[in-house]
Amino acid sequence: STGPRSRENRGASRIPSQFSEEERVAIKEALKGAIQIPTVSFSHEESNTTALAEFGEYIRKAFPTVFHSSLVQHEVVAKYSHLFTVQGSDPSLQPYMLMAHIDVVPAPEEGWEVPPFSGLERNGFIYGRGALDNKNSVMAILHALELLLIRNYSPKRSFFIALGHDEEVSGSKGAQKISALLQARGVQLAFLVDEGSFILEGFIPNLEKPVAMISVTEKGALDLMLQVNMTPGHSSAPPKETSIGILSAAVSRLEQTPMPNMFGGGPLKKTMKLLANEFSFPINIVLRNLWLFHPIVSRLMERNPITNALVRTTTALTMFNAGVKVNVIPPLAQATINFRIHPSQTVHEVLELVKNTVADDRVQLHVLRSFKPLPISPSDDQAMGYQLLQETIRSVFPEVNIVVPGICIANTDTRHYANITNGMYRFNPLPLNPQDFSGIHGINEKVSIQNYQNQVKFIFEFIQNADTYKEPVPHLHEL
Ligand SMILES: CC/C=C\C/C=C\C/C=C\C/C=C\C/C=C\C/C=C\CCC(=O)O
Ligand SMILES: N[C@@H](Cc1ccccc1)C(=O)O
Ligand SMILES: [Zn+2]
Ligand SMILES: [Zn+2]
Repeated sequence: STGPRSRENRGASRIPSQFSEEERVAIKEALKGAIQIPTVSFSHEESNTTALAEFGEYIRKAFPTVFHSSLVQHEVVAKYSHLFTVQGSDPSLQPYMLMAHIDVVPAPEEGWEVPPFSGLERNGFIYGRGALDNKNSVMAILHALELLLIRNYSPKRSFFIALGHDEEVSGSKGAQKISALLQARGVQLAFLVDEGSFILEGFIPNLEKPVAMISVTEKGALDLMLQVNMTPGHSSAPPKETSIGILSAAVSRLEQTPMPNMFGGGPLKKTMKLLANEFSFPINIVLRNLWLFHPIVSRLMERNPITNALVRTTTALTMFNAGVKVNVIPPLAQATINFRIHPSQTVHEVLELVKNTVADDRVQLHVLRSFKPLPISPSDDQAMGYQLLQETIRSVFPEVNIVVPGICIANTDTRHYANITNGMYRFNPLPLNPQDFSGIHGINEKVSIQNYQNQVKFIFEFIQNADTYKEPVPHLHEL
């Protein structure tokens, strides 16, 4: 049969992803420097703008070839975000976009083996806030482009690099403005690649080989504030129920009543089919026959917090405030709940379920913010973005046997670009184990130097693969 892409036609212009020792050192040192700039987003109102501005200066110095190339147009958007337009030689090819964010979540020093903004190297790892979320991607994208341009590579297909500065607090300043700018210019992307998933190691029991998961959708979100008002008074003669008692019972019911398991629908069916081949008997049979074993598998998925997050809308009680003084009946109690909505559910459905569970009209519900889950991007053999990722994974990570579509359980800047592409892929080309995962937004976030250098290599290869991509020839049915 006719292969989707022909490797013969790559031509002599292909540049091998071999980096000198000097370049490899420069790659890791550049990442350390990036981590040392504390580009923290504290809240919607507060971020370290001094650091964000410094970061802009830093990338100019670290990547002189990118900034001086006549092929690259650089724009600062909303003061601290960056948009690069890399001009391809063939305007008939639809452009794509690589994304990352330069801001990080706060990092109190307690518990860290090294200070979180030191960027220190220990035992082959670079430590610090942003090492995996997401300065690795910011620096790897720019470094790969720098190295390609140094080698006089001139892309055929145009592409954009979008680096947001407020992803950790919603992206409404950075990514949203970049998206508006691209829309005003009439840009439609073939696809985009953002953070959001990894090459997973050790997340699935009994599975030895790493699995590359490309997230083709992303959960929605609902931030809900629950509030109970009561008349204050003297605590010596308390009413039967206080605002605190009523509210805590309501939030406890919500925590004890998980949202329904949605395992049956959505993109995980295909994921399981593909994963089945990786297991031996009897798990392979179970995963291949979900029509029969669906109840067992969906219950197994609930066992740990990460796989549980893949099968349902999650309910996280994150803030709780009440009371003014030890001897005063509290007038007001407030709690905030962060729901992450499964792609098979809507914001409205979640709200209805919440109302049914709370079932107490003394508890007021206030929607602070919500957005719906993202559409499912294609992962079939016509899907250019997915196929390019898969092809590049296969060549750069030969130890990865299998590439599967997945759900991003967190949120990314991707959703701001839903108007300009149907191909939204979230994938960080790095191995991740459960311990690495705990460093993201946690303590001792770190990246292995070897893995980081491979991330640069991946992007270096990916950009070239995007230039040689051949539209798949539709298969003719064999007689
Ligand atoms: C069906 C497959 C079974 C098991 C798969 C196991 C785990 C896969 C799920 C996710 C784990 C990996 C990481 C993704 C989550 C968060 C990090 C990514 C983006 C963060 C966004 C941000 O905070 O900036
Ligand atoms: N990316 C972060 C912050 C965020 C939350 C919700 C929406 C947008 C961004 C998260 O998923 O927690
Ligand atoms: Zn992130
Ligand atoms: Zn984050």
